[in-house]
Amino acid sequence: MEVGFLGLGIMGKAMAINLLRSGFKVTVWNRTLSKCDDLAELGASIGTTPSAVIKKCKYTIAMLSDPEAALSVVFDKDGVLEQISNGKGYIDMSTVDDETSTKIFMAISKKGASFLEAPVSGSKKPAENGQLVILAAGDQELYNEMVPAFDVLGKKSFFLGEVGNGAKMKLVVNMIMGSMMHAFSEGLVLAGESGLDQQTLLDVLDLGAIANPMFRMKGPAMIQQSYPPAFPLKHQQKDMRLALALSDEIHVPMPVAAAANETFKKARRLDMGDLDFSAVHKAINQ
Ligand SMILES: NC(=O)C1=CN([C@@H]2O[C@H](COP(=O)(O)OP(=O)(O)OC[C@H]3O[C@@H](n4cnc5c(N)ncnc54)[C@H](OP(=O)(O)O)[C@@H]3O)[C@@H](O)[C@H]2O)C=CC1
Ligand SMILES: O=CC(=O)O
Repeated sequence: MEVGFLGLGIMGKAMAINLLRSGFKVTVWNRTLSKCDDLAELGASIGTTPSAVIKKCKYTIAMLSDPEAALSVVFDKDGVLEQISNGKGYIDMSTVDDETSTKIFMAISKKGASFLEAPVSGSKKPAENGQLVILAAGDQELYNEMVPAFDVLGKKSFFLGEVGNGAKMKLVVNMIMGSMMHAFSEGLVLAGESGLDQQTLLDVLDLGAIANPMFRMKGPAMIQQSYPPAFPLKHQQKDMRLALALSDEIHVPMPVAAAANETFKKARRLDMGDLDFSAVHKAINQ
């Protein structure tokens, strides 16, 4: 199977490598084109624009930072729309809001092509290990055709129905994750400031009802005030913002997420956007 891949950031690079290693023919494009070189060494072809990739491939996956990037790659000059046509499929795995996804879906449909949104849950390591959770919605036939690729990229994929449902599910999950990370960070700071041993706090948490892989994986580095980026904080704040916008539209109160978002915003102001989202701990500490 031949696939195009647009966006070789932390996630896209790992995902494209997995597809290559599993025998897919992959043509890659990235805004900063030099990031394609590592993939080319592993056997990928390079497309010089999104439209060149779309022209070459029946299926193209995108993994881009945010709504602005997702829209730009589709609608701008040399973008997806210039070459997408009947018989082709476009799969956007970026985390965006349902409005963005719907705009892309409508434009792609007008060209006679098929569209699937398929944001993922899981971070850098799960992406490297093909252990993502895929939250797909849109064209069911395209979903069925993409299952072999999804089986390489993830440990489980869900088909959630109409376009928008994948985006919304992803935002709900990340709103919960961001709020949890915020509460966890407050706990670590409170423990430290009140004279408790933070490692003992981690041990206690890990034995109780709120034990979870995120605390277990991120906690030890956070105690060392080390935040190497797996899920960049700027993307977590984007997801909080988009989840809060969704809640505004349908009048769901989310006081905890709103408060957490304020600290993620503060962290971005303090230049922590490119650190891991666990750096919200550093913002609380300051
Ligand atoms: N990292 C993680 O743990 C996870 C991330 N996600 C989501 O996946 C998506 C990608 O995340 P991640 O790989 O971490 O992000 P990165 O910041 O590492 O990569 C972002 C990618 O988007 C590209 N990009 C940014 N702006 C534009 C633009 N205007 N036009 C074209 N391309 C653009 C970047 O290109 P360039 O190299 O030129 O800057 C890069 O390829 C995000 O939506 C994120 O929320 C989902 C699950 C986990
Ligand atoms: O979107 C981030 C993740 O870890 O999932």
